[in-house]
Amino acid sequence: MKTIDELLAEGVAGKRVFVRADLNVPLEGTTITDDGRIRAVQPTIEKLAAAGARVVVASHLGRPKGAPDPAFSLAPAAARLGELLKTDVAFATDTVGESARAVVAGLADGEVAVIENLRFNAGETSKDDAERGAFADQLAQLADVYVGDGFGAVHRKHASVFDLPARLPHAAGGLIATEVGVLKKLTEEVERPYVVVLGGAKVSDKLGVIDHLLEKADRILVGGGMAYTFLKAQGHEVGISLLQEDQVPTVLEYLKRAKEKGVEFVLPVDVLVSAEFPDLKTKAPANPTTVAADAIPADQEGLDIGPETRKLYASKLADAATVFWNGPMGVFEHPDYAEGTKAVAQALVDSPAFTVVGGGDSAAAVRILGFDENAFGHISTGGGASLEYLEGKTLPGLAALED
Ligand SMILES: Nc1ncnc2c1ncn2[C@@H]1O[C@H](COP(=O)(O)OP(=O)(O)O)[C@@H](O)[C@H]1O
Ligand SMILES: O=C(OP(=O)(O)O)[C@H](O)COP(=O)(O)O
Repeated sequence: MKTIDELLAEGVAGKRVFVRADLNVPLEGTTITDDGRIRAVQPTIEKLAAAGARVVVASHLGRPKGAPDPAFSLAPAAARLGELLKTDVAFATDTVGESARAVVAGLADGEVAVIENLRFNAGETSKDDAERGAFADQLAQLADVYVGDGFGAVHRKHASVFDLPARLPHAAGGLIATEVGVLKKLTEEVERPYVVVLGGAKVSDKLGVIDHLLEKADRILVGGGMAYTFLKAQGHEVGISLLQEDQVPTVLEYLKRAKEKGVEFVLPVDVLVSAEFPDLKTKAPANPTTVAADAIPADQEGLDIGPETRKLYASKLADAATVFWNGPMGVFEHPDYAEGTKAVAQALVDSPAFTVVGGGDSAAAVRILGFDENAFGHISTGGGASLEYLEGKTLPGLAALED
């Protein structure tokens, strides 16, 4: 893989450099609640601009359905990037259309532009190679060189991640180099006990990683939206909680294999429930009830781990030598459901273990809840990406950057 420094040594002055970043930041309306992912790619953009490149920054944000949707505009991220860079950042209101072509053509050496959300175009995420390729061809017209630095998306076989680097001279950005450097250590011999904490909402995406973790981890703690498929598999009522019903047989198999292999699976013993998902805008009091994990009312959903589970998980993390954590324990964006995530973060801070926190929301949660970033061994910008890297899978966005 060519490094950014090697690319700079070859000279980028006057060249249009496409930086595939992951600016998928958490938003409340148009307010960015955590800019960690923007700050993470900032050094790469700064280096390129300082070397006289015309920098075209691209990213997805959220999961729009292949067409423009103002709720998922990258405009707030572009504005924040400008503030961080302390310079004007031009913004194209489309991705490969008239606006993008004009904005890129208008860049002077050392200037930076952001183009609109890649996922406003169906070709970006298409499973059809030709459709993705056609979109990558359009993106390729905007640039002379490609720099891959969107670590959080390298596990996606998407046009801007996988197909575009095949069409342009390419290099890996500094963020990808750092992420891979740290995560590689967890694929080698780790200090034990190795405890993995899984939560969050992307249940179907992330359940599969457990297959691999059963070969590697000593203990797996499950919380967040991930927990309810396990509770269901154990025969409990989960009400209207997040559930991946079709995965129940797989989860049962995981629980069986864990027993055979001596891997300790730890599930919530109590949860906070409510009949309604909380209002994340007003943060109006949610007044949840605490119930035993096997007593979730049929008309309610689990939105955080309960107080007994918080204590249990802290104790299960206390003797760890290595910890990997992806996925908040609850809907931490609302204060009534933030305690579970806080308890796990605090347990990691208190632990002498090598701790890695991965994921857009997990990393944001740690900062939003007031923890010092430096109290963790590494905070990865990618959740799904880091999990798949740990699995040893070939990640499309890394494979595409190989020479
Ligand atoms: N019990 C739950 N029910 C619904 N959503 C949940 C629950 N627990 C956590 N979440 C949500 O999970 C989201 C983060 O999930 P995910 O994207 O998988 O994590 P990451 O970005 O760290 O990889 C948060 O927005 C949080 O509100
Ligand atoms: O937020 C992301 O992943 P993460 O929640 O696993 O950290 C990335 O931006 C990838 O987004 P995607 O899961 O919609 O492809």
